[in-house]
Amino acid sequence: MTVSELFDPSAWVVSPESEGFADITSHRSHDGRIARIAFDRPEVRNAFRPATVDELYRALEAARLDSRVGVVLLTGNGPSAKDGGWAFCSGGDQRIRGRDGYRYAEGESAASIDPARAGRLHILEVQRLIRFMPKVVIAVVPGWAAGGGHSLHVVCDLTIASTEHARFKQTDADVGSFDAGYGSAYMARQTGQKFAREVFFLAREYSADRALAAGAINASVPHAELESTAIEWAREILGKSPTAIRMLKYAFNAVDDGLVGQQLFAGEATRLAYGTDEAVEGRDSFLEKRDADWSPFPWAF
Ligand SMILES: CC(C)(COP(=O)(O)OP(=O)(O)OC[C@H]1O[C@@H](n2cnc3c(N)ncnc32)[C@H](O)[C@@H]1OP(=O)(O)O)[C@@H](O)C(=O)NCCC(=O)NCCSC(=O)CCC(=O)c1ccccc1C(=O)O
Repeated sequence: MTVSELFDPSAWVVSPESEGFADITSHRSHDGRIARIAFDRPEVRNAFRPATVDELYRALEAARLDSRVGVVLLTGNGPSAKDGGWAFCSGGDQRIRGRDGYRYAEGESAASIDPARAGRLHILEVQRLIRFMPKVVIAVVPGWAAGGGHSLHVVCDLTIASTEHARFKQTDADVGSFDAGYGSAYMARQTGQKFAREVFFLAREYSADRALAAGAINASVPHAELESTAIEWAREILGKSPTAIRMLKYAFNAVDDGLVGQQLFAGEATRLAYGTDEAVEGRDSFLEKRDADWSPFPWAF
């Protein structure tokens, strides 16, 4: 079965954690260094329901914990068999939205919602996982990025979009929703306040080229070359020092992420410091119940 018209089966193997996934697909490059995770509900423009978000979280967490993986490509499979439309993701599935969030349902309609299970808005946990994982996450946008799908592209480290089919539209205010975190405030950091406010307040449609001109994405490329370009970018990033990329990601994040951003950056700095003879002397002096000898270590400037 074809995963997606843009998917090159010779480039990927199925990820071990994806057993039983119904709403997304998850693959690894043959050398295990690139993860490709894709929404797989093209008939609803890759809208997510709670089960989709559960699977997405599991796939991203598996990529985070896999020390071979340095780059994650997040995309949407397509096109829709119904009408040929392409999508990255159209946000929360509005058919199963309840008063307390998005509801678990057996089928795909409001009638099949399970009233015993509380509604969820855990796409925000996915946003944090993308933001905080020490690996580069690239949004590969073959079609619509709308609502919560638009927010996901915003929170990714980089965005590459199809010139022909990618469309950006922040519909939150049309449907009584609002991503008041990364989706809006962080977008304003990327593009400036005026454009971000226009995107949210007017909910208009933007092409890849318009988004590129606004600084909202990194590249607009021919549709047929979208995934191969993403793989090229990933390979280029994989040629860099993993520690440097990790520290840079946390440095870029820190200014907007407050104490959590500082904590992540500082945690990595502490890990680096543990590798020095100075830190080893601190540990050993404690274990050997003696005063530490700091004399070999200068007060460097
Ligand atoms: C994406 C569109 C602009 C595409 O338009 P078009 O190409 O004309 O296609 P359509 O004919 O409209 O759609 C084809 C088919 O798909 C169904 N569909 C599309 N999107 C959804 C959806 N989100 N939910 C359910 N179904 C969807 C559509 O009904 C059609 O079905 P048929 O049976 O064939 O008729 C356009 O489709 C569109 O505007 N879609 C809705 C976009 C939207 O408003 N999304 C929800 C925004 S709110 C949100 O995403 C959740 C909130 C959230 O996650 C959040 C909450 C709090 C803080 C942060 C966040 C966060 O954003 O992360």
